[in-house]
Parts: sequence; C-alpha cells; structure tokens
Amino acid sequence: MAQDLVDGLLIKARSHLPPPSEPLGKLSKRDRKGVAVIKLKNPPVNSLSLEVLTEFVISLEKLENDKTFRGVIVTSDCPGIFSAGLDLTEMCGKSQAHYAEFWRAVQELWLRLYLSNLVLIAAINGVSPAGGCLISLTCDYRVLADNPKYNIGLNETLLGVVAPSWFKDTLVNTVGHRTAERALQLGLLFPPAEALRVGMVDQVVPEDQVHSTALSVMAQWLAVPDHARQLTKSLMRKPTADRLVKQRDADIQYFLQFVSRDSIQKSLRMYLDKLRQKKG
Ligand SMILES: CCCCCCCCCCCCC/C=C/C(=O)SCCNC(=O)CCNC(=O)[C@H](O)C(C)(C)COP(=O)(O)OP(=O)(O)OC[C@H]1O[C@@H](n2cnc3c(N)ncnc32)[C@H](O)[C@@H]1OP(=O)(O)O
Repeated sequence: MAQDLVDGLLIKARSHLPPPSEPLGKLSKRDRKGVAVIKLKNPPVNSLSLEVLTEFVISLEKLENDKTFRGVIVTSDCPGIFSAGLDLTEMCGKSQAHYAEFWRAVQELWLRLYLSNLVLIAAINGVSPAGGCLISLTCDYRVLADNPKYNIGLNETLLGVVAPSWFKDTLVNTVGHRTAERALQLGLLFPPAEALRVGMVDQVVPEDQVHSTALSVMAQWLAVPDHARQLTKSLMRKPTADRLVKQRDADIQYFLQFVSRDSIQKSLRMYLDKLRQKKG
C-alpha cells in the first residue's frame, strides 16, 4: 500500500535542471498520490551550493502550496553520500555580498524544512556530515542505511568553524543537551549503531530497505489528521525557529564577521586542500 504513495522530484544544481518548458514538478501526476521524493543530486558529493539551496527551497515551496501533498521523503541520488554539507567553496575567497546571500539561503532552507507542514522523512542513504546532517535533523523521522561508512553528525569544529546556535538547537532538540554538547565540541561523526543509540536517527535498516522503510513510516505519520499533527509540530518547533526569525540579519552579520576572518579562511582552505589531496 505504501508504494502507492510515492512519486519523484529531483533537486539538482541549476545547471543540470531541465529547461523552463519542462518544469520540475509534474504536479498533475503527483496530485493523486500525496507524497513526493526529493532526491538531492549535485555530484560528486551533494554539497549544498547556493544553487542547490535555492532549488531546494523552491521545490519545497511548490509542494507546500499544493495542498494535495502531505509528505516528502528526502534522500540522495549520489551513491554512498547523503550530502557533504554546505559547499565549502561558497564560504572561501568570496565577497561579503556573496557570503550574505549564501547564508540567507542556508537560513531559508532550514526555516522551510524545520517548520514544514508536510511530513518529512529522511531516507539517509549515505554519509551525512554537518549541513547534510542538519537537513536530516529538520525532518520528522530519520531512517539510516546500515553501512559503517555512513557517518552522521555536526563535525563543524573539526573544520575549525562553529555550528551556529540554530544548528545547535536542532541537535539539542533531537538528542538532548549533554549528548549534543559532547557531539558538537568534539565534532563527532556517528556510525549507524552509535547514531541510533544517541537518538541522532530513529531507525537503522539494511541499505536496500531504506526507501521501503521510509515509505512505511510515512504511512504511519500520514494516518494522523494533518491539522492536529501540524499544530503539534509547530508547538514543538516554533519557539526554536522564532529565535532565528527574530534575528536573521544579526545572524548573517555574525556569519560575515566570522567567515571573513583570516584564521577562518585559512582553516577552510586547509580543509578543502586536505580533501583534494586525499586522492593524490
Ligand atoms: C560567538 C559565536 C559565534 C558563532 C558564529 C557562527 C557563524 C557560522 C560559522 C560557519 C558555520 C559553517 C557551518 C558549516 C557547515 C557545513 O556543512 S561545512 C561542510 C562540512 N562537510 C564536511 O566536512 C564533509 C567534507 N567531505 C568529505 O568528508 C568527503 O568529501 C565525503 C563527503 C566523505 C565524500 O568522500 P569521497 O567520496 O571520497 O569524495 P572526495 O574525494 O572527498 O570529494 C570529492 C570532491 O568533492 C569535494 N568536496 C567534498 N566535500 C565538499 C564540501 N562540503 N564542499 C565543497 N566541496 C566538497 C572534494 O574537495 C572533492 O573535490 P575535487 O578534489 O576537486 O574533486
């Protein structure tokens, strides 16, 4: 029965998008089914560039506005990688205006996801550091594939940067204060069994069952009347989201000041160089 719910929607970098005459949404087809699948597709590692963030927001907005949709499964089209997190090249050697635009887009996606009226289920089929983990944490339920390589966590400190307060809040709301503090200070990336133990994910299943499990879970969440579930979600999440909403511009200014520091630029460049040299 759950299979009947699914339909597809691909989020990818703008350069890979279909031409305007062929819009992302084939809404008439999906109308009947009520659940979309957002597959992140920005190879090689699904980094969250400004374009991907923007496309993600637009797609979510379309789904939110189409009242026939009640749920979204968020997953990846890149084998072994859910998302490598924020695109580090967007935070290195760019102008202040670019940093501001990028950070506003990060905020916007977080707000849209965190407060979404839709049921969001993360089908985590790959490694999921930092911003990738954050996306899954905004969902209502996380199913992680049982592969020892598929680490998940907010590892920002290992890059020499700091997870902002709203990243921290999202984690605290999921795993509790002590686990979050330890995870954030140490930049811990949890393998599946550990992620399950600390509550970072709700279920760990064999890799070939991630999608079907997400579908079954979706059916369970959709069995609850929308209005009651949505109001409850808002009760739980709005106070956290409001803290950012009230100081979005100040948060952007913090980010600008922080990311523009020579020491932070140096840390980010070194981290990127390390990633690039890994192959050589
Ligand atoms: C008073 C308090 C004030 C506080 C103020 C706070 C202000 C805010 C501060 C800033 C906050 C920043 C928050 C940051 C969030 C993030 O998400 S940062 C990103 C973190 N991500 C990672 O650490 C993951 C890095 N990547 C990897 O570990 C690996 O790539 C992988 C995902 C495990 C995949 O491995 P593999 O398949 O082996 O691929 P690679 O060869 O490593 O990579 C392929 C190419 O992709 C490039 N790449 C990888 N990750 C990224 C990325 N995140 N962004 C951009 N590019 C990336 C990699 O360099 C390779 O490139 P090429 O060599 O050119 O092919």
